[in-house]
Amino acid sequence: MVLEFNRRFQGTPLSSRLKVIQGDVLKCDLPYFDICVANIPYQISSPLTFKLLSHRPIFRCAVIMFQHEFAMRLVAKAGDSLYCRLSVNVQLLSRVSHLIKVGRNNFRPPPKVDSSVVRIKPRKPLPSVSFKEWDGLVRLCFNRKNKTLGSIFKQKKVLALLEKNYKTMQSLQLTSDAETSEEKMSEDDVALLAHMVDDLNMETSDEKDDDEMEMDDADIVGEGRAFFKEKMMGILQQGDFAEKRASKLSQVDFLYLLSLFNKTGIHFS
Ligand SMILES: C[S@@+](CC[C@H](N)C(=O)[O-])C[C@H]1O[C@@H](n2cnc3c(N)ncnc32)[C@H](O)[C@@H]1O
Repeated sequence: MVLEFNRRFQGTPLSSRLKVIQGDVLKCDLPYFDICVANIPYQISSPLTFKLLSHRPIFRCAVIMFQHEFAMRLVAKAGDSLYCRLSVNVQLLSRVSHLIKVGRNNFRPPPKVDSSVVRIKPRKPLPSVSFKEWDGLVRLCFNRKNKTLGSIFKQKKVLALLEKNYKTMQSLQLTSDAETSEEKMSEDDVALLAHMVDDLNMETSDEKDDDEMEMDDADIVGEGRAFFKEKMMGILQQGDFAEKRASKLSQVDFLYLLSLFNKTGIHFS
């Protein structure tokens, strides 16, 4: 259920200023709002956060109660143990502050988890970046957030994927103008967020046990692949990123890294 409180009709009875919208907040079209105050069911924390951040015109401020651990991920900074893809993505689009912890014993009966109230203020203007590109890079880096970027970008699957993207982009022969316009974050682009966040909710895992392995020279098929690997390593070294880990990189670091890749024709979407 969504309650819309309209300030334009100040002085009129509360009942005529309140509109009740009954339905699933994730499915309904939200009305214009500038402030959102919500005590939400915690299982929709991530999709609701990104739905709000993709709503236009963008709101001024949201004050929302989340499960404590989710809230700590939202506000985590580079270097904090809870810093993750959720932190980076939400903080790309907004400034998030932890307001107050609400312990479980404040409720009767006490729930199983603690809560926290968080303030979210969207950044204005939004950073000029394609969110698909951004999330592609961040997703790769946080798949193994404590590994160095040098070792992440030497993995077979990663190299193969990026080389494929690179060749596709080359074959499309995009002009530099077209590339520039693609890098801007459009409203549609942000709206994609709502569909990209299912796995962001309470992600905790760092190490995945899939079969991704670093590519050694024996794996390199032909000179083209070796050349591409050199190109990748050159970009990482140029920005002094090869020995750094995602868990320690700020939004500014990721934006810089993405710009280095994009300038060299390497794309993540
Ligand atoms: C934590 S309770 C808060 C209730 C009330 N707002 C309060 O502060 O006391 C969350 C409420 O959201 C409702 N809810 C659950 N999923 C929802 C959804 N997808 N869309 C809208 N409301 C939902 C639940 O029925 C529940 O009443």
